[in-house]
Amino acid sequence: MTVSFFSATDPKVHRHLRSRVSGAYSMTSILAMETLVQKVADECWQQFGRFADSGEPIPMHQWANYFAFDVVGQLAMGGKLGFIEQGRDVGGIIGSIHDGFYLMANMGNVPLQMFWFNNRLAQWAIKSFGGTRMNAFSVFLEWLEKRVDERLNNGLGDRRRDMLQRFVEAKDVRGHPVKKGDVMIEGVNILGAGADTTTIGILAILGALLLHSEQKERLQREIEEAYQKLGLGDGLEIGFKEAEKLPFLSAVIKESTRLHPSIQYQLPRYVPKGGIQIGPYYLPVGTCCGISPASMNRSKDIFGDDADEWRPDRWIASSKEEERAIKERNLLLTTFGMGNRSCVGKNLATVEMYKFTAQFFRHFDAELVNHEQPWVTKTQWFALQTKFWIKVSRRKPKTSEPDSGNDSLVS
Ligand code: HEM
Repeated sequence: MTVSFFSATDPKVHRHLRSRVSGAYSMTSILAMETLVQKVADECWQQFGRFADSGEPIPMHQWANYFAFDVVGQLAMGGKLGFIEQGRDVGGIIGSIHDGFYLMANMGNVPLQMFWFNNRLAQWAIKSFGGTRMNAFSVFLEWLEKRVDERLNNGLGDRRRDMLQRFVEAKDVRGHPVKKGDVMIEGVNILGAGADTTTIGILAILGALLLHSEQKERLQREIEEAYQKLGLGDGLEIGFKEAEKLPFLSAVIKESTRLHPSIQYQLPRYVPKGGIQIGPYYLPVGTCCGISPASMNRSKDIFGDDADEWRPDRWIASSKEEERAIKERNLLLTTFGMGNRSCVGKNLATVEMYKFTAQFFRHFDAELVNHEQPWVTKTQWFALQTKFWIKVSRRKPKTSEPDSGNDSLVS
């Protein structure tokens, strides 16, 4: 496979590689595929309904992961991977990605880094003696290759234009069609960068709400009202465009992901020619420096003395002056990074988090299984929550018929 924009360090190469696929990540493109996201969500609610009926607790750290991985599969791999349908890590793909991050995060501290694994001898040993767990990623790559071959040979057919199609249609620097390896690297990129990160966001939101039941009920009232106003009866779900208009939902999402950003290690950059002055510090050319979204998002200078508290109302303005202050704070929020390497998948993640939260709390009530230790966070670049168990029960929200506005004429 070729180089990906995720790992490209040359700014020119990065710009080219990112710009040729950035259209696939635009909000317009994501919203054109919203029904594919909804399909995954519908399947998820069905499965959660079964948990509610049996009273069995849900390992949300796994199910939120299944949701995010299936969405990425639907949008970027030409079909869901089947995690939700089967309720398990199909083919050990998720496990192998987690193992990969564990390995990379640790090898980053070892001299020669990944050389110890990326040489022929090590690769041969892994293939020969590594067992299914070590080879799960190869199994996934073979699966991905088949999907890409299928699309390259058979075209889109009667399918909706998805991200995979956009990756297939991208051009190289000389304007020639990209090769299979280029298409595959985009799939790997999106799977590595786009599923666990969104999972963490969803769990951060659920966790904060389940620890603050009054605020959870406030959110449920807001969601319920929206469903009623929009006349959404059985089987009709709120779409992203409607959900993003809900002020408390928006505040909850922003605040929860502020306190628990998916990526918490430093985002490293090399200082360019000429060096750089940052406050009182001069950093010469080539210095590797970075900032952690977790520290930036909890800065008291930016968010005030209660920066460590979960307080969604900090994002709801009650005056013009507050509105201005919120806009400024928003610019300094580092959850999705900053600058030209900031998150290309922000739109997709945002759509997923809004839809998941609004629809989940519309259908279900939930409580944490263990209030003393609701979850355990394991950080290996991504700060993934584990042991996050909840119990759900079905809600019976009032549904209303769409307001026809002509009742009096009928009588
Ligand atoms: C809540 C969810 C997410 C969060 C918090 C998040 C966060 C971030 C952050 C902080 C960066 C910047 C890294 C840096 O500056 O070095 C980043 C980059 C990136 N993200 Fe996300 N991300 C999320 C979801 C996604 C999704 C859904 C995708 C793909 C569909 C994605 C794909 C990427 C890629 C490819 C990059 C590299 C961009 C580049 O180097 O130009 N992310 N993300």
